[in-house]
This record gives sequence, structure tokens and C-alpha cells, in this order.
Amino acid sequence: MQEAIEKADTLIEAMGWIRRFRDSITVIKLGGSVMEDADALRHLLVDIVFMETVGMRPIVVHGGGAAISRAMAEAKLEPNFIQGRRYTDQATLDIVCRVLAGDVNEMIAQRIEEFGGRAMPLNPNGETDNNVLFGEKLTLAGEDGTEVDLGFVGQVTDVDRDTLDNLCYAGQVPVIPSVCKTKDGQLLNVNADTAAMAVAQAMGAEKLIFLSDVNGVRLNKDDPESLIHTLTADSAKELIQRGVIESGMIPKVEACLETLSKGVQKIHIIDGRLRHSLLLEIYTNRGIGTEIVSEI
Ligand SMILES: Nc1ncnc2c1ncn2[C@@H]1O[C@H](COP(=O)(O)OP(=O)(O)O)[C@@H](O)[C@H]1O
Ligand SMILES: CC(=O)N[C@@H](CCC(=O)OP(=O)(O)O)C(=O)O
Repeated sequence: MQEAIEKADTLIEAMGWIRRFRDSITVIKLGGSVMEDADALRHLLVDIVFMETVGMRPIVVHGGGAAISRAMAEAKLEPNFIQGRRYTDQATLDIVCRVLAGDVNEMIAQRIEEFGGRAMPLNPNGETDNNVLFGEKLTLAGEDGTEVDLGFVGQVTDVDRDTLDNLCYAGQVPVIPSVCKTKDGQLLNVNADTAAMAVAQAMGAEKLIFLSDVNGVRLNKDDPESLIHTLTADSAKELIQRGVIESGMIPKVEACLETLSKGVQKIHIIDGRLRHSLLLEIYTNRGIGTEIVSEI
């Protein structure tokens, strides 16, 4: 009996948070690295089903960098990253469309349904055109100021908000792969952190949560104890310049900074491998991981 009473107490404790976030949109970016861990993925997807069940409106944007690199290795292709973006020629794009926009996208949606939720895979490449991300070719400036060619790599310029709103309203979790379509119908490979940023901005999300395989931004990337709980925009820029924030963390933090300036209220980078990390982030006062803020 005591155990049942404690469970009921926990439910009542959660009530304030549930009311606070009811009807609010949370964009959740699932990184490829955390999806490699089957247990972690299962717990995250169950948390997402819980969020939807209590009236929040989660939207999933996912990457799948590790799965793409594996498929490239099988095809004897060597991945090449320029400023954190994968150089994408036609053969690589075919793999991105098949693996990320196809297999990974379908798998996430299917598993959400297995756990009792409803999900809509938004594969722009499928038989039914479910595309919600529109964009253009991304051009980057190299160190010498000249343009760097990344091949079929894009940036999102427009998001189909109506479709996403309707899905959320109908209790379905939109599952969006990081691929966009140009006006001419060309598919482009998009860094998943920047895709999540674009969705959060367009939807006026209350929260944007990046789920990764580290506990947040660290002063020493190999030391979990050096976690930075609150990172301001100025210090984030400085840490990127000093090389403390590097590799895959750069697009993530840059996406956070850009999102901050566009009105998303809360942005967190958290460890998706920690059991119930999503619920802990939402239903506890302090939250976990690193919160990115404009200033303290
Ligand atoms: N300062 C830092 N703090 C934490 N992680 C960092 C830092 N700098 C670089 N990283 C690296 O960034 C990685 C997360 O980015 P990435 O591999 O792209 O993940 P995801 O697939 O989740 O997007 C971490 O595993 C870590 O190796
Ligand atoms: C242009 C570009 O780099 N696209 C990424 C898309 C996947 C991604 O971002 O996945 P993670 O979230 O697992 O890193 C790529 O090809 O790896």
C-alpha cells in the first residue's frame, strides 16, 4: 500500500510541470551517436511517448551520422567532413536518402508506435511526399575567404508549419530526418543540429533539446566533471575560438546561439544515454546538462 501511495505522490508532484508545459512544443534533436545505444534509444522514445500522452507536443528531428558513415564504409566510400559538414557527392546523397531519410526515420517512427504512441515519419524521399523541410544549397566560406564546395549539402530556409501543427494537434509525433528539398525538387543533406534549430524557430518552440552522447558542453571534452551547467552566448563563442568546443559540438552550439536570438526560450544539450534524461530535463527544477542562455 505504501508503495502505491508513493507512486501517487510522484504523480501529484509532476502535475505542476505537466500543466506548465501542456500544449507547448518541444523540439527534440536525436543525435546519431545516442541512437547507437539501443537501451538509451528505447528509454528516450518511451519518454517522448509519455510527453505526448500528458499533452505536450514533441517534435523529433533526427540525425544518423554514424549510420551514414557505416553505410559509406560498406560502399567503400571515405567520409570527408568540412567544417563539421559531410561532403556529399551523388553516391553519398543516395546513402543519406536511403539510410537517414529512409531506414532511420522509419525505425524511429515504428518504435514510437511500439511503445504506444502515434508517429508520422516525414520522409521526403518516400512514395508519398511527406517533406516538411525546404531549403537551398549551403555555401561556406573557407579560411582564405573563398567559397567551399560541400556538394549536395543544404540549409533549411522554410518549414511546413501547418503540417507539423496538424500532426501535433492530432496527437501524432512528427519524425523529421535532416534532409531538405529545394524549389527544383533536389534533395540536400542537412546537418541535423541546424535542421532542429530551423524547426524550433519556425514552430515557436518553447524548448529545444539536443540529445547527445555527452553530458553537455565540457571545459575538457574528455572529463564529464568539467560540465558547464550554464553557458552564455559570449563564452560559447570564446570556447569555440579557443578550440575547447570542437568537432560535432560546434554545429550544435552554433545552432543554439542562433536559436536563442530567434526567441526559443529554453535550449539544452543533454546526455541521451542517461535513463529518462528527457523527463528529468523537463520535470525537474534545475534541469540537467548544459543550458545555453544569452547572458546570466
Ligand atoms: N567541449 C566539448 N564538450 C563536450 N563534447 C565535445 C566538446 N567538444 C567536442 N565534443 C564532441 O562532440 C561530440 C558530440 O557531437 P556529435 O558526435 O556530432 O554528436 P551527435 O551525433 O549527438 O550530434 C561529443 O561526443 C564530443 O566528442
Ligand atoms: C551535412 C551533414 O553533415 N549532414 C549530416 C546529417 C546527419 C547528422 O547530422 O547526424 P548527427 O546528428 O548524428 O551528427 C551527415 O551527413 O552526417
